[in-house]
Amino acid sequence: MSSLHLHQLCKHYGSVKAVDHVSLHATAGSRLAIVGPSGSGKTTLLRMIAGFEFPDSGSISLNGQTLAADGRALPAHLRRIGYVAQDGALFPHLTVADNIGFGLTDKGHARQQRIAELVEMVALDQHMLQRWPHELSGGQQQRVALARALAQQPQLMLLDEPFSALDTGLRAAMRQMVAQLLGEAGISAILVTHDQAEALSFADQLAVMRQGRLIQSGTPQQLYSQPADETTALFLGEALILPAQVKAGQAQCALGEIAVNDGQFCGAGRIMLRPEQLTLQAEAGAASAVMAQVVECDFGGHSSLLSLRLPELASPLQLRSASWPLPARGSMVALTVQGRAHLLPA
Ligand SMILES: Nc1ncnc2c1ncn2[C@@H]1O[C@H](COP(=O)(O)OP(=O)(O)OP(=O)(O)O)[C@@H](O)[C@H]1O
Repeated sequence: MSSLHLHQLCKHYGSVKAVDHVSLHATAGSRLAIVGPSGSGKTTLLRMIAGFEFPDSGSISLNGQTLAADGRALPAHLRRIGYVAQDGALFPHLTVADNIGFGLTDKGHARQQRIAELVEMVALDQHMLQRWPHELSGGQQQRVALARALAQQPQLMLLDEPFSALDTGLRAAMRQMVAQLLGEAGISAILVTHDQAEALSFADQLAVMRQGRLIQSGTPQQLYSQPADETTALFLGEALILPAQVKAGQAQCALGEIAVNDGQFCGAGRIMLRPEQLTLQAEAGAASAVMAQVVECDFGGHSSLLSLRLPELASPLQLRSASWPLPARGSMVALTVQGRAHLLPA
């Protein structure tokens, strides 16, 4: 199992700081997801780890071996790092078998046996071995790309948005299969994705990038419940952000008095709640409940977007809720908050 260290990595393209002093540690056997908006430097970071790009400064080491430092870098083919790209990047002029076996040094029967093992690992049918890449579906192509990367017995697997071209159901199934497969083989993985839900479900470590910089890293649960700032909060999911007066670990806000996760701060601040922390009922119930009027209700299947007017807020609060039956427009509902609010930095 391998452990990856990135130290103060920088990469410029002309005046663009694609990666700006990024330091990150991924523990052995972990699944790290790197998320961030388009152009935030995710792919550049991955390509430097793979050895397809070289850092301007900083260092990369894997399992105690230096891959890049002080202007010197180990060539990609000596790194034992697998790379699966968005489109699979299969060789179109080679069959599935030859794509998978491309980097194998085994010959004859041993080669065929290894290819058959790899095909089984990625749950493809053996009868597909003689097909051409264009005769496969998107999901099958990604399985071949994964098998080709696994053939090298990598210490680390880099996944650059490998599921993004697949439809939603297949995407989730592929993600689970890849996570399980890599876990069983003890291979660490780094997934780059735009999709926060994918990152939260795949990863045991999450890193958020913006404008080339690492904004925050930690477990998915930590980042979801305690984001470093408002942009990160909204990037990782829906959030209610409210002004509040905070004192002694309690926030006074439009939803009443709520415990916050910071006992030290005192003064005017902003707090964040995730929608699932709010319970909505037709009647007042708990003493801590705050009454709100339903201004709009946008039906959305398993959850709906409610617009709620609260006496202390100038504009309505937007809340996604799975409550059933849906409250009627104009009706009053009682809101109660579960758990603590997160105090956002000033
Ligand atoms: N080869 C290159 N030449 C010049 N600029 C580049 C090159 N590769 C990346 N960049 C720039 O570096 C920045 C980071 O790009 P990068 O592809 O790493 O971002 P990303 O987060 O992976 O984006 P996306 O999610 O859209 O793939 C962008 O401003 C991009 O335009």
